[in-house]
Amino acid sequence: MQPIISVSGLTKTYANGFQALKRVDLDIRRGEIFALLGPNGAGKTTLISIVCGIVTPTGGRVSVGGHDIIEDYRAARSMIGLVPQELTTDAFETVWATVSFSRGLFGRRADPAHIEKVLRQLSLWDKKDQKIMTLSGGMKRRVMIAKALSHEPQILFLDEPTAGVDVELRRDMWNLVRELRRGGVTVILTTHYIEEAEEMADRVGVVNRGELILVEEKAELMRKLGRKELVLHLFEPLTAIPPDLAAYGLVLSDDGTALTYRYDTRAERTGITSLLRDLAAAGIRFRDLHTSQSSLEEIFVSLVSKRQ
Ligand SMILES: Nc1ncnc2c1ncn2[C@@H]1O[C@H](COP(=O)(O)OP(=O)(O)OP(=O)(O)O)[C@@H](O)[C@H]1O
Repeated sequence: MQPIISVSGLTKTYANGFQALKRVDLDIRRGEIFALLGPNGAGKTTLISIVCGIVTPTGGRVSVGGHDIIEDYRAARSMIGLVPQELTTDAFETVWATVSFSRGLFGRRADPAHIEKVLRQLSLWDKKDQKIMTLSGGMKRRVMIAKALSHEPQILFLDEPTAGVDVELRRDMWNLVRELRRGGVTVILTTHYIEEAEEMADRVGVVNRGELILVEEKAELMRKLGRKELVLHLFEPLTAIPPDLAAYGLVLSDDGTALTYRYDTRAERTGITSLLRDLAAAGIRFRDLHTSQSSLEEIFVSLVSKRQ
């Protein structure tokens, strides 16, 4: 299937000479939820601003639904809804007028039923006649999302959607994203909240210092880069690890009651079976055991720190 967004060799050098993007290649699949992950200043906003036609690229090409973002700007832009990081709405207009007007900007015929659906989805229906300036920060953010959805875009960009929002809005936003995806909308979100990517994304791209250093299925990323730990809680504390078990690289807790074994989930043999056998042979008994897997956060930190 043709990617819905295709980015190739994209570079951006700002007027002050700062290179914010370095030859980025990225295909976004139709209907996926894609999370762009990266530390502050990595280039995430620059990348999405270029795709949305707000920032001009220095080099490379971007097409949206087959339309070049420069030669065929209007067609490309009309497929996109953008929820920017900052709140930018007309304070004196009502919610209804603001959202309806946004639809008009994209040359779409008025459709009150659609605007009503969007406002209801975002719990804004009872606020539709209120002026934007009377709304709370969270409600204003909902209006930004409603504006972005007013023209029924096939692609929705959410730039740091949950930075500084309360738990309820965050939950509503995630539900909305899932609902949009069910309706076939492609969602691209930037975040530095790893748990957001972990919870939401089908695929994850990691941006660091203007480079896209990795693009991977989320599940695959966690499988490939994740390490697991097996922790054994012992019946009797040990003072030292027996020499016969040295090869396993076990770590003994300070109080001697727990042994930790790290293993690679990709390895053909994890070594667990022989470890348990050798523990039994050494007369070490355990009362409990559990395993834990490294989170996307640990994977991300190790990826980014390797590149510093
Ligand atoms: N107009 C500009 N002129 C010069 N440098 C800029 C301009 N806009 C952004 N930058 C720089 O480009 C880099 C990337 O910024 P960008 O906003 O794309 O990062 P980001 O990954 O979205 O970060 P954040 O999570 O903080 O929003 C930053 O170092 C930023 O200071």
